[in-house]
Amino acid sequence: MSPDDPTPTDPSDLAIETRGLTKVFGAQKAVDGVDLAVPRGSVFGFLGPNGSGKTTSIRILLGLSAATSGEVRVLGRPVPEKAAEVLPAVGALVEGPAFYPFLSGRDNLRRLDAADPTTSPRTRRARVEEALERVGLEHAASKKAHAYSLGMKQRLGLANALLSPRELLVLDEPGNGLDPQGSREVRGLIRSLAEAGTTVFVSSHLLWEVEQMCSHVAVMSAGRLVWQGPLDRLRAEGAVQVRVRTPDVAEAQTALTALGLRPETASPGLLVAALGEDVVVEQVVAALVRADVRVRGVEVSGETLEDRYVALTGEGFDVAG
Ligand SMILES: Nc1ncnc2c1ncn2[C@@H]1O[C@H](COP(=O)(O)OP(=O)(O)OP(=O)(O)O)[C@@H](O)[C@H]1O
Repeated sequence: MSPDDPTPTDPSDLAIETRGLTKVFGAQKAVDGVDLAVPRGSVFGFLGPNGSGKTTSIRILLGLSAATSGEVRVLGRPVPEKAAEVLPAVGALVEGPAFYPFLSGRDNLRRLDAADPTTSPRTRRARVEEALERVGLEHAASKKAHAYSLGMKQRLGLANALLSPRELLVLDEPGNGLDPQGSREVRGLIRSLAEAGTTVFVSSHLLWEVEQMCSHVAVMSAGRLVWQGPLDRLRAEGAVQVRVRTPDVAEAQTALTALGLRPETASPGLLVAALGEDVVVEQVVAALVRADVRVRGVEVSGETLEDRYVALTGEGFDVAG
């Protein structure tokens, strides 16, 4: 295999990998045989309805809770065995971050930074100010934490995760408690961190939120992993038909047939073809361009991403167990 041709399942390309991850509470399997594969460099959305097992899985990834069975590797090393080595490279925001209520946001961060033996006291002040600024909390930094709104606490939790440069960020519902403007800012922040090379594993129960910031997604339902892969593939799987408007019908027909599709002329200048599992719309457009077909329009019809998500999770208004 050439270096230009890495196998996507190569373990060294994975920031998080689990095999058969299971957590049982009493008679309930909160997490049931989950095999996660989170590629390095991805913004990976961990999506699922309330109670589907996201927080439980995240707590295990961070060594905060023990799995009943299964294996976990974070940044290539086994957790919890090597947690002490791995966790300094991992920034985390988990449900309800605990802060000292009578300290200011800034002083809380300074304490948390001081508790990390890998950080330098000399640069602490600058690091704390930078983290506060990145999450838009610089003006509220002197306020006592008990006076913070849920959204402000969430931002402070995120600032804590950003105190040091991290290879991996694990964020449990970072949009919780934020107003629309705040959650937009957090999505922008996550995208910019990812552009700078950090892998971000982020849970959410909101499809539209995942859609706006993630490159990859894993879908959980009642403790089970029901789908994972690039978000574009999830979207493409729901696409069932492509409609191409072109004056070059014959050439377009040849190009689509070469892809293995069976295009039909629906009306003059309009070709329609069913998309198979192996052919996605991007390939159709690329083939038409390669064949110098003049394209006036391409439409895809079929399930929306939301239809796919509901089909996978069977989500109604019920909350799992
Ligand atoms: N400590 C616990 N003891 C008993 N049951 C638990 C415990 N923690 C979680 N559960 C149960 O495990 C299941 C999965 O919960 P979990 O919090 O992981 O889901 P989630 O997907 O993170 O949901 P949410 O989006 O509501 O946070 C739920 O049915 C929950 O009631």
